[in-house]
Amino acid sequence: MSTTNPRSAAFEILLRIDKERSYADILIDRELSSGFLQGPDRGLLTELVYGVLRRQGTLDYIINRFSKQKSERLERSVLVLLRIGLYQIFYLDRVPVSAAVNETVKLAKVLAPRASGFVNAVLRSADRERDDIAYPDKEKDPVGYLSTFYSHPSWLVAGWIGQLGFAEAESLAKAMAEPPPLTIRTNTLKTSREELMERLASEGVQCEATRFSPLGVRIITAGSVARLQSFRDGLFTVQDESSQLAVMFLSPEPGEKVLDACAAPGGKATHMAQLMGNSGEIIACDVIGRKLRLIGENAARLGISCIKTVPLNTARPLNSIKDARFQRILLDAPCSGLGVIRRNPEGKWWKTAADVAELVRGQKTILENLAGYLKRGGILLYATCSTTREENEAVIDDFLSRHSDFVLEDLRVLFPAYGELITPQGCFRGWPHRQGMDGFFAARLKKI
Ligand SMILES: C[S@@+](CC[C@H](N)C(=O)[O-])C[C@H]1O[C@@H](n2cnc3c(N)ncnc32)[C@H](O)[C@@H]1O
Repeated sequence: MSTTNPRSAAFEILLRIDKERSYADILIDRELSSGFLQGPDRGLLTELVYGVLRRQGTLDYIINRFSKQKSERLERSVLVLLRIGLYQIFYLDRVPVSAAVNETVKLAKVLAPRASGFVNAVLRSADRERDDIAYPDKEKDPVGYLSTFYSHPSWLVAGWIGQLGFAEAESLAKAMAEPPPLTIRTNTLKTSREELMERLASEGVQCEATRFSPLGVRIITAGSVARLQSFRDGLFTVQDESSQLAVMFLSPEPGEKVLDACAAPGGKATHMAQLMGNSGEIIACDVIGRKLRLIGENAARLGISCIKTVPLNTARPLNSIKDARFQRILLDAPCSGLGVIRRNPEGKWWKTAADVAELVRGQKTILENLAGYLKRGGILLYATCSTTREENEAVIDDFLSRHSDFVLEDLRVLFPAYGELITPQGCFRGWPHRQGMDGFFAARLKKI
């Protein structure tokens, strides 16, 4: 994009996401690695892009209060400029309101000259009347309130209320609109968590041990961890605490033959390799063959050699795998990602309830197919980073209703120290508003 102006770069990225459904992380990485933005401007770009995407619902609500033309009918470039300006006014304390307005209007004069007066008027009135903006009434319109105040699509919020009740849905909605923590997993093939934390401290990184995962470290200092020598030395990998726990609940052992059915980019495959002491065999498949390269790169950096990658659609018979009988299978299923909308906020605006139903069909097909490749006595862990019941408990209930050769193992019994994370049915559920970790689900199935 070759600009030294972080607001202008954020505008280009947000417009592309809006028009082409591109992914924010890829576009931000590309912009930052072009090297045009320096110092605090790099942080401002990231903050503006993610912040606007997280708060887009609320920002559009505010726009609709102060613009005669509804947000859906505004020219996209004007809408994006207004969102960027309002985000700074309402959510970024470190940018003075005058700077937020002036900089946005300056940008509008170049990018949407005919609308610069309109942009100026909407931003100024929104700031002047910010304390008088009325949101839908909590009691009369709970869905409207949660969706506009915390910026999530109504159908998603309605699902949370149905699942958790209003009070807890409100805590979840609030947590899901905040930036997520940055958590890493110690590579125990090379170091211990204590040694890693000392090493990080020597590199100027403030961090703390995670509460639940024995391998997790939460990074407190801002900034990328990929620049650290400890990262290049393969001492850790970036992975949320909930994903770390899922693999722990599968607990693969040294020497076993394991299938990772949906493996790219390899976060969980490399974790399994650690638990297996880099022995045995992990067959890591992904339907998108080019993504398998990422697993290879991660494994090489972490010093792992027991993973074999195979491009494969695991919803179909695994004919291309020789001797396809496994002691453990991980099905980290393709899902809606509605548990990780803090990280990928653009996704929540694209997805619909119909997409969830379509994903469920795929999840059931893959699970059904894999069941035949597990040895008797073997364990299959079904996991998603979704909060919906449909993609989680309902998939497991449906599977068990047709498979008397499988039982659901109660994780409270197997991992009593983790009771707080386990549902009454015995499955793992992590929640941003309860434990600060990503929304995640895992069920441990045993073939009898
Ligand atoms: C949730 S991600 C996996 C994340 C990975 N387990 C990790 O921890 O890094 C789901 C993956 O499943 C892959 N996938 C989707 N459908 C598939 C199928 N039918 N067969 C194999 N892989 C599939 C996607 O390409 C995607 O990489």
